[in-house]
Amino acid sequence: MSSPRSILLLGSTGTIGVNTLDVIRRHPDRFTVYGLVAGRNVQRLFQQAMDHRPHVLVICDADALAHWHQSGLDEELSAKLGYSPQVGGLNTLDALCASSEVDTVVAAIVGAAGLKPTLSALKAGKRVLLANKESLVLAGRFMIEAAQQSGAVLLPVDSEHNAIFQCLPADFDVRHATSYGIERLVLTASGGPFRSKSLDEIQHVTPAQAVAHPNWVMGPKISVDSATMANKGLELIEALWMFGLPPAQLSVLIHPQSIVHSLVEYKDGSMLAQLGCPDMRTPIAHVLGLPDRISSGSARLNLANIARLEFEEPDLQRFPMLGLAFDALNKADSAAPVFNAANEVSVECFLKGIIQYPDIVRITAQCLERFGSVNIQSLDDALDLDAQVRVHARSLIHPSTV
Ligand SMILES: NC(=O)C1=CN([C@@H]2O[C@H](COP(=O)(O)OP(=O)(O)OC[C@H]3O[C@@H](n4cnc5c(N)ncnc54)[C@H](OP(=O)(O)O)[C@@H]3O)[C@@H](O)[C@H]2O)C=CC1
Ligand SMILES: CC(=O)[C@@H](O)[C@H](O)COP(=O)(O)O
Ligand SMILES: [Mn+2]
Repeated sequence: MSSPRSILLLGSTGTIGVNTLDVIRRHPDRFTVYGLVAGRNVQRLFQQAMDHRPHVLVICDADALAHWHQSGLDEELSAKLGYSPQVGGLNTLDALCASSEVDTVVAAIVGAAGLKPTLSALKAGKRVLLANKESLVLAGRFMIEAAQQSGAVLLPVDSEHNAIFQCLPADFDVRHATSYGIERLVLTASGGPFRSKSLDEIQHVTPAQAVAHPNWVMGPKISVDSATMANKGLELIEALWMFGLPPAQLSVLIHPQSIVHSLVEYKDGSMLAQLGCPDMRTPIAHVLGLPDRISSGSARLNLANIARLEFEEPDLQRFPMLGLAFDALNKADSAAPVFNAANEVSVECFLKGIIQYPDIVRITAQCLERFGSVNIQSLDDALDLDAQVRVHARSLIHPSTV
């Protein structure tokens, strides 16, 4: 076997980060952890550093970094490891993503905060395993261009996109997406915790109810996105950029069991699907191990025990965020960043108890109405739009702050 791949893990302290380290731990001959990047969870980061012995740690949150230094964690970690890892802040992150010591970057920071480091890795020609779907929704054109210019390889971690990737021809190239006889891509969706609640009940759900996903254990933001189905909307836009097919060839199908992770329908009538237990270690192991198949720790799927797989069309009255996303898909450069930013602000405020669940769609719709047709020519335009939408969304929540 060739020398181990050197991994930089962005968002190591999150759900995807923890699952990635679990897979890596099973294959010490294949992978070494060069760097771990956290937001503010220094306790978990410290333990991960003990377990995986990285060369570099980044703590993006300035207060958390100051706390790390002030509480003597540098000295404590060095004493325990027998060497001193570099510990830096957000200002060190872009250079780290481009470092020649790094072979593979796992992009698992949540939200638009993941864009800059992921883009740095793509510009530097790294192998990028992408969980952070929001970065593609905000700046998909510029990420794909960066990858094509540098020769970076962009591989999907998101379970649906990973499933589609596994069902595409081995020589699939996004630049020639329409030449493979693909009829459409079908993204499956669980329907989240509110699939069967009455429309009246849904008006009054709490953050605790919204994060209680029926099948997946995930961070709070994506869990709320699954409840509203904004997650599937973000995934439609993610698929548009990642697989290069037009909006009319992208569809969503509710599948409450989350066993069929997505499908590719071909012109001859064949539908290819990837199945597995709902465990993110499977897609993570798939892209980490490529071209080899490696063990992930996931349980085996027992179809006889499962017995029934169900499918239904999504109801856009129940899931209006999905309807907004389908509209945004047709204006992916301009409306998709608005959808993403408004959703991020609204979900953050919903989780903090500042707004109610129905306000998420109200605020997103109002932002799309105001900003959904802005002309985007450059990455700076997209970032400006993202910033403006956040200010506007907050003004709709706290009118007195503007
Ligand atoms: N969880 C899942 O199964 C799936 C997740 N994804 C995508 O993967 C991404 C991560 O999701 P998930 O792991 O669930 O999220 P979590 O909330 O569990 O973890 C988020 C991670 O991002 C870090 N982070 C948050 N804000 C910042 C910031 N401003 N700067 C730097 N780091 C930051 C957090 O650090 P800290 O905790 O230290 O503050 C943490 O490491 C999301 O984009 C999500 O959509 C995609 C498919 C499946
Ligand atoms: C695990 C994963 O990829 C999530 O994005 C998942 O798809 C969320 O479940 P929903 O299908 O409910 O959005
Ligand atoms: Mn997904």
